[in-house]
Amino acid sequence: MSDAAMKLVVVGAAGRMGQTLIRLIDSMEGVTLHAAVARPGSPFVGKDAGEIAGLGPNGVIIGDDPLAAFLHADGLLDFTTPGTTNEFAALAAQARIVHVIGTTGCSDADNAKIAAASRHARIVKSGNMSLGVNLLSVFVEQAARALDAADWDIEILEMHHKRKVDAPSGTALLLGEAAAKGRNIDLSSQSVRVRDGHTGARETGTVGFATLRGGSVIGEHSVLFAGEGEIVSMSHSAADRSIFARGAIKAALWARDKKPGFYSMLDVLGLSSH
Ligand SMILES: NC(=O)C1=CN([C@@H]2O[C@H](COP(=O)(O)OP(=O)(O)OC[C@H]3O[C@@H](n4cnc5c(N)ncnc54)[C@H](OP(=O)(O)O)[C@@H]3O)[C@@H](O)[C@H]2O)C=CC1
Ligand SMILES: O=C(O)C1=N[C@H](C(=O)O)C[C@H](O)C1
Repeated sequence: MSDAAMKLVVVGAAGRMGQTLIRLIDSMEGVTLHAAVARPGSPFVGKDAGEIAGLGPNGVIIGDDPLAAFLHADGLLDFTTPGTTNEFAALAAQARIVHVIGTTGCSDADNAKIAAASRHARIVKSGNMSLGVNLLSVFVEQAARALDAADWDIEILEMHHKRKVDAPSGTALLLGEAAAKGRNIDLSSQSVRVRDGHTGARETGTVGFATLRGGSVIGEHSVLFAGEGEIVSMSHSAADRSIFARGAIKAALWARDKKPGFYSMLDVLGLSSH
C-alpha cells in the first residue's frame, strides 16, 4: 500500500456531513482533502471549503465538476442524495477510485446501479458508518436468532432531526436486515413500516418500524424484542456526526488496497460473519 496520504474528495461539501468530513480530514494523519464538490448552481460553488466547514481558509475551492475532481483522487466520500450517488458511482468506477457511500434512502434500482459500478470501483456502502451501530447490528442478529419469533416481537424505533428526508432511516433498515438475518426471513416481505387506523392485531414474525422526526436529533435507534411480560431493548445514541465521518474515512483507507467490489462497514470493521 502507498505511504502517501490518501487524496479524498468530499462531495456534498457544504452539507451537514460534508462539513463534518472536511473538518475531520483536516485533523487526521494519512488523508488529505483533494477536492470538494457541491451541486451545480449551489451558492457554495467557488467558496473555500475550509471556510465553509468553519476551519478557516484551506485553499480547496468548492467546484461543481465531479469527474474533474475524481481524476487524480484516490477516493470519494459521498453523503448526498440517491440520484447523485448513482451518478457518482458510475464516475468513480470510470476513475477507478474508492467510493464510500453513506447516502440513505436508495431504492432497489439505485442499489442495482451502485452494485453494477462495483465491478470496477471499490465501494463501501452502509446506512450507518459508526462503530457502535455496526456492533449493535451484530448483537441484534444474535438476539433475533436466540429469541423465538412466536414469542418475541421485533420493533425498531428511530428519531432524527426535522430536516431528514428519508424514512425509515438507513440505520433502522440496517438493523432490520440484521434481525431478519438472525430470523432467516426476508425483511422486505415481513416488515411493517407504517401503522394507521384499524390495523388489526400484530402479525407474528413481522418486524415493525416507527419513525420520529424533530429538532436537531443526530440519530437515536432502539431495537425492542417484546415478549410476554418482558422487553429486551438495545439502543444506540449518536451525539456527534464525527462518528459517521470517522467511520467513512476508516472505510476509505481500508478499501484503498482492496479489489473492486461491494463492501459493508462490517467488512471494514472485521465484524462480518461470512
Ligand atoms: N451512513 C451514515 O453513517 C450517514 C448517512 N447520512 C446520510 O447522508 C445523506 C446526507 O446527509 P446530510 O449531510 O445530513 O444532508 P445535507 O442535505 O446536509 O447534505 C447533502 C448535500 O449534498 C449536496 N448535493 C445534492 N446534490 C448534489 C450534487 N449533484 N453534487 C454535489 N452535491 C450535491 C446537497 O447540496 P444542496 O443542499 O445544494 O442540494 C447538500 O449539501 C443522507 O442520505 C443521510 O441520511 C447522514 C449521516 C450519517
Ligand atoms: O440523515 C441523517 O442525519 C442520518 N442518516 C443515517 C440514517 O439514515 O440512518 C445515519 C444517521 O442516523 C444520521
